Amino acid sequence: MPAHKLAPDIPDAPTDVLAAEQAHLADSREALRAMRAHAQSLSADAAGDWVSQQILQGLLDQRVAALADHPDTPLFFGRLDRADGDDLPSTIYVGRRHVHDGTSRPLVIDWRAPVSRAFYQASPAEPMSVVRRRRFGYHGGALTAYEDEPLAEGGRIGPSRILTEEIERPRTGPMRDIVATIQPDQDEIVRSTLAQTVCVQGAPGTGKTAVGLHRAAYLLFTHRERLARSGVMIVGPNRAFLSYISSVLPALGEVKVDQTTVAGLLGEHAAPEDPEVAAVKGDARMAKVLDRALWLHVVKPEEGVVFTKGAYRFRVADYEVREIVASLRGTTRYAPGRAALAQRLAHQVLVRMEQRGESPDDRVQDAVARSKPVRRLVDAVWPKLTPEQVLFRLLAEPEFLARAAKTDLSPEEQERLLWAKPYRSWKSAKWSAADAALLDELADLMERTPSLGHLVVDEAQDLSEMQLRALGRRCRNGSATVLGDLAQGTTPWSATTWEAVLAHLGQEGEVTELTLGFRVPREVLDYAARLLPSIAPGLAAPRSLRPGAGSLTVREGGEVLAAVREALGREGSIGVIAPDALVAEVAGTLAGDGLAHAVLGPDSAEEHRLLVVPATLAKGLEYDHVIVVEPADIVDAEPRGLARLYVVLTRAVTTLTVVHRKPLPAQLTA
Ligand SMILES: Nc1ncnc2c1ncn2[C@@H]1O[C@H](COP(=O)(O)OP(=O)(O)OP(=O)(O)O)[C@@H](O)[C@H]1O
Repeated sequence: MPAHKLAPDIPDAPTDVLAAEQAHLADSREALRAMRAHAQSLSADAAGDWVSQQILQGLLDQRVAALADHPDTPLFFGRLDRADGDDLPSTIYVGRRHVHDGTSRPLVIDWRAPVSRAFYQASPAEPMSVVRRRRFGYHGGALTAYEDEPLAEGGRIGPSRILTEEIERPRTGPMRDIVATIQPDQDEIVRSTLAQTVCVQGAPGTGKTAVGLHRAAYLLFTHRERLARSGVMIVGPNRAFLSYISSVLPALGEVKVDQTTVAGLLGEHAAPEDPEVAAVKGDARMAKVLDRALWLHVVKPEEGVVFTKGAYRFRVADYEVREIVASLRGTTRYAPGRAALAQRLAHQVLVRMEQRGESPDDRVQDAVARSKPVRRLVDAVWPKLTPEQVLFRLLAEPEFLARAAKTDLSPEEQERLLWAKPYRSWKSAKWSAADAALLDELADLMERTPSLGHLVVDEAQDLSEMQLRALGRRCRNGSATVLGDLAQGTTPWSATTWEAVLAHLGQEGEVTELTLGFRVPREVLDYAARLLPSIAPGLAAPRSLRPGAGSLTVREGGEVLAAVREALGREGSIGVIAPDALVAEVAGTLAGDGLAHAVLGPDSAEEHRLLVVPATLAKGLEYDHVIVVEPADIVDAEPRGLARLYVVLTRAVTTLTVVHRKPLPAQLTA
């Protein structure tokens, strides 16, 4: 058991140690203030011209903002005392950022620096030159406790109370960072190299989301310049989830990371669609169909070009045009191919001009490429197209679909794809979420999609193959962190293996597993795990760090109101998770009883202690007290309803109350 000292309540706390650490905190704060004052005193006037001045001023402002001290956020949370033997300092304080004094002596070292790694990884078996690790406990911004772990030979370390207190702390508001308590297996993932794509399978509450966000912060610190150019992006399941995680990266000093949803990335199309149709549209076989559909628009040229200049006519014969088109097909994307066709035709005209003794230059070639006869031919042979035009034809014209699908889709699948009632034109078409991925694939066949430096994809098990391809395009010159849980797959096209997910993403990567839960009490997790044999038979039952005896209550015929009132008597957030169809009724019941609450919507960043949450929006979120209403209805509402129930049952941090009138699903009572 580590030494754990709390002052002033514990009489034997050596307050001199605590006082010395508090003094170091005060010194570090003072030094940070001085660093900020210095940054504020720098002037952008030194820059030569006005534009450079503006750019420099922007950078200086950013630096000043980054050096702000947030009194409630601990400046450091750990200390390493190191054995001599290298030229590193013998004492290191690990915190959220570097702080140094006037002589450049480091007072606090960023948690992401290589030397800080030992704070997360050192153990008596492998002390990494550390003789003692000290963890600090804070109350508000005040340093109130410390805990020592001896790592020198023969040292024994037990469970950390500071970690336990951290994970037991009631949840209020948005997700917090876990920088002070990252666990060794999580740290391995956080610090894996930029070139490496990692895929993390993890049971509910094992910290996948937290790890993904910390990895983004780590990579930005380690490859600042490169990633500032290419960019890092976080992709999550919906806006409610994004707003829940939105403060983590800013708390780690990283404000320039885009956080978005697949819809935010591919287009907010949401026309309702039969899941069976969406499943065909999401299948990777569609990639071939779209490729053919696009290139079917390039037709065999039957005519040549005649370009008239003054009294002369320059002719490119039909067979020459055919040769040019044939040589371009398959070697270029669609849009540059079109431009190249015009240029190649113009070049042939120029060759004829030269044969006549003229000496035309590049400008003439451009003018010929833009001339009417060339444009007319290009439009006829290699027409200008948008993704919407191509997809419209595919979903509206059975013969065109059949030509594009060949044997890749069965006649039944083709039948399913066609709109039952076609729209009048591509302009009036209403696209679905699955269409968005198809449009994106077509857009990439036309023009290359730029790649980011790194992509973090959360809840990746729910993405269709075509959506994964779309995300893969956005990291094809970079790498990815892929996070998810096969047991929480709730879409009809949910992944069954991570290898397949990586293949569709176009990334080679290792699959690792996080197995220890930090959220859900053991009793609740064991209860939810009864569903696992039915939804993901290959996965081992999850383990929880938190015993949580008495955390589970199942009430047949129970009242939601009574459960809510009970929860209101305790500390922390409350989520009443109901089948989507019952949300209004549940909210009405609460309102009828005068209980202030909010209803979580797909786009809402509702912050309220008492929230009514539709079951389909609960993924990724957590509440201290969860009340699950009518599990049987949650299961019956969708094809993968049991997986949805598993998600819903695993949102609780402290207590889970299940209230039901209908019989519980058999898998839960078995
Ligand atoms: N090392 C840690 N120290 C303290 N808290 C942690 C740690 N790891 C995870 N947590 C906490 O556990 C909770 C669950 O983490 P997170 O949401 O990242 O899990 P997840 O694996 O993404 O869960 P789910 O699959 O259910 O979405 C969060 O409150 C997170 O802050």
